[in-house]
This record gives sequence, structure tokens and C-alpha cells, in this order.
Amino acid sequence: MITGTGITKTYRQRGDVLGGREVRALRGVDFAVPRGGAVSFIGESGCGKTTLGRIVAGLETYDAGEIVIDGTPMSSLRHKQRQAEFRKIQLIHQDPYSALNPNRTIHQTLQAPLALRARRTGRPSSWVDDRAEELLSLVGIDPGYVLGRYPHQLSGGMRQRVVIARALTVDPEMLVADESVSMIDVSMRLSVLALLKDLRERLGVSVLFITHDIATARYIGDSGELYVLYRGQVVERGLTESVISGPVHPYTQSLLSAIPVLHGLERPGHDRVVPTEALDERRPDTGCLFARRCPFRTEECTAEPPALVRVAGPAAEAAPHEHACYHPARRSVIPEEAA
Ligand SMILES: Nc1ncnc2c1ncn2[C@@H]1O[C@H](COP(=O)(O)OP(=O)(O)OP(=O)(O)O)[C@@H](O)[C@H]1O
Repeated sequence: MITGTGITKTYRQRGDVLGGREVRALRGVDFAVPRGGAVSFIGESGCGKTTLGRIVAGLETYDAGEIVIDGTPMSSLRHKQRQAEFRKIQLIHQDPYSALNPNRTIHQTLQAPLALRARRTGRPSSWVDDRAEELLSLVGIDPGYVLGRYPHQLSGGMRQRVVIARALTVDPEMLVADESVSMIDVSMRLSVLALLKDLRERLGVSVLFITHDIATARYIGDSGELYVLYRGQVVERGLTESVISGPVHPYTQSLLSAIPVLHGLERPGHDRVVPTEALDERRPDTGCLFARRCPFRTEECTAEPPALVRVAGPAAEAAPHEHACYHPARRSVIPEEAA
């Protein structure tokens, strides 16, 4: 189980006339990813998704909050121990062109971390090659074909699978896939998604998925949870299906309304949610961060920030459906027509 509480991160950007401005990338984010679970974070560009993914994978520092891995708070550990714990969480680099060393064969790429693992766990050196073959088969590629080759000799899809095989060399508990930095094309994206889903089912590895595409979040996290991030804050969360089929926060509704109608599943309604005002990060917010763009705002919204609370109604679901809004309502969403 991997949890985060109150994760906060502010970047100081240089080059401003006033000598730098602060960007509050994350403002107290709480999350929990159970073992074998799937959690997706969704939100528009700049909402802090990539920052969160990098923090969870131990690649970025945070200003406040706590990450707990299998019951151990990371703040209680020394640097080396913390690194060892964060190794349980592997970020899958979604740019297979730069993620692999071009001067190393796939065998060399996998051999280095596996040899380290063999030493740490007292396994014989013969285990290294067997495991490399096993991992490549697991991600659906023929070891005989790829082991002796260099990255440039492989297709983009194969390279992406090698990147995932390399992440698996340390037997991670969780994979973090940040699709918002993805450089791969649509068909490759789909096969990576299918592979992640398969690995989750077969290995019990949990998946933290970061995307701006609600259809992707639905596919990857069909039995998991969806968190909607807006300007560094979770504004709605719950089981993926309940959030998608019954969003109550106007921001989630505006995200959903941007999905093209593909199968006639989403029906038009009368009160489409459309953000009314462009965002200006420099204006201070006193209440709800979405208030300035929200068509349902009242005075209350700009006075005090709303807390994350349970959606009213029977609470029979495995994970509570929560929202941070003074005017939550199941408004119908009008998706844009597919061109
Ligand atoms: N290293 C950095 N230095 C300064 N500001 C940063 C840095 N990294 C991110 N930011 C800022 O923090 C905010 C959140 O960025 P982040 O990349 O986490 O968002 P995102 O939701 O992943 O966006 P995208 O989908 O475009 O990747 C943005 O305003 C961004 O400009």
C-alpha cells in the first residue's frame, strides 16, 4: 500500500520582472494506492500530474506532506533507505527513444540492474540471463530477437516494452505511467495500456496512471479509482466508474463534456458545464480554485475553500465518492460531437 498525505510542492520560476514567481504545483494532495490497485490522476495541462508522478517515484522532492510505503513513512528514513523503498515504485519513461542507452544492447540494459539484484538477494549469476528472458517474454517480446540488438534496431513499440521490462527488473510494487509526457503514437499507446493492465492482473503490481484523457483513465482503471486534479488540488475522486458516470464537480463535468461522442453512450443534457473564464495564475484565490471559471459559483464559493467531502447518498461503494464543491450536482454532460 502506498499513500500520500498533504503532498505540497511549490516551484519558484526564475526570469520574472519581480525576480521569480511561485507556482503552486501541488496543494495538499492525499491519495492511496492499494497493493495491486489502479489509481488514475486526471486533469488538464499544468494541474500538477507530472509533478505528483515524479514525487511518488522518488524523483522529485516535496515541501510538505508524507509518503508512506508499506507502512513506513519516508520522512523517517535516511537517504539510502529511502532510495531503497522508492525503488518499489518505478516510473515508466514514456519516451522510448531517450529512455534507453543507445550504446547498450538490450541484454546489457537488463543485465546491469538484474546483476545488482542477484547480488543483493544472493542469487547465482546464472539467474540474471534467465530472468532477462523471462521478463522480455512477460512483456510480449521474443528474447531471442531483441537481446543482442541495440535500441535503434527495434521498433518504437518494442523499445517501449523493453523500458517496461527494465522497470520490472527490481520487482516493483507499483508502476507509474505518465501519459502526459508520452511521445508515442496512438497504436503504441493502446498496446502499452493493454500491457499495463495485463501486468496488473498477472503480477499483482499496482498502477498509478497519469493522463489528461478520461477514456484512457476509464480503460486502465476500470476497477480502480479516479482522482480529478485541478490546479494542484483533488476536486473529485471515487471509483472510476462512479466518477465518470455521475460526476458532481463542475470541473469534472467540464472535462467529461470535452469527450467526443463515439458510441452514442453519452446523452446530451440542458446544462452543459463550460469553463467561463480563462485562468490567470497570478490572481490570488480566496475560495474554491475553480470558482472563477465556474458557471455555478455563488458568493460562498469565493469566500472559503471547500473541503473534500463525501457525495450525499448511500455509501455502499468500495471507495467513497468525494468532491470539493459547494454546489455538487449530477448535471448532465454534453460531449462534443466527434468530427
Ligand atoms: N521544474 C519546474 N520548475 C518550475 N516550474 C515547474 C517545474 N515543473 C513543473 N512546473 C510548473 O508546475 C505546474 C505543474 O506542472 P506539471 O508538469 O506537474 O503539470 P501537468 O499536469 O503534468 O502538465 P502537463 O500535462 O502539461 O505535463 C506547472 O505550472 C508547471 O509550469
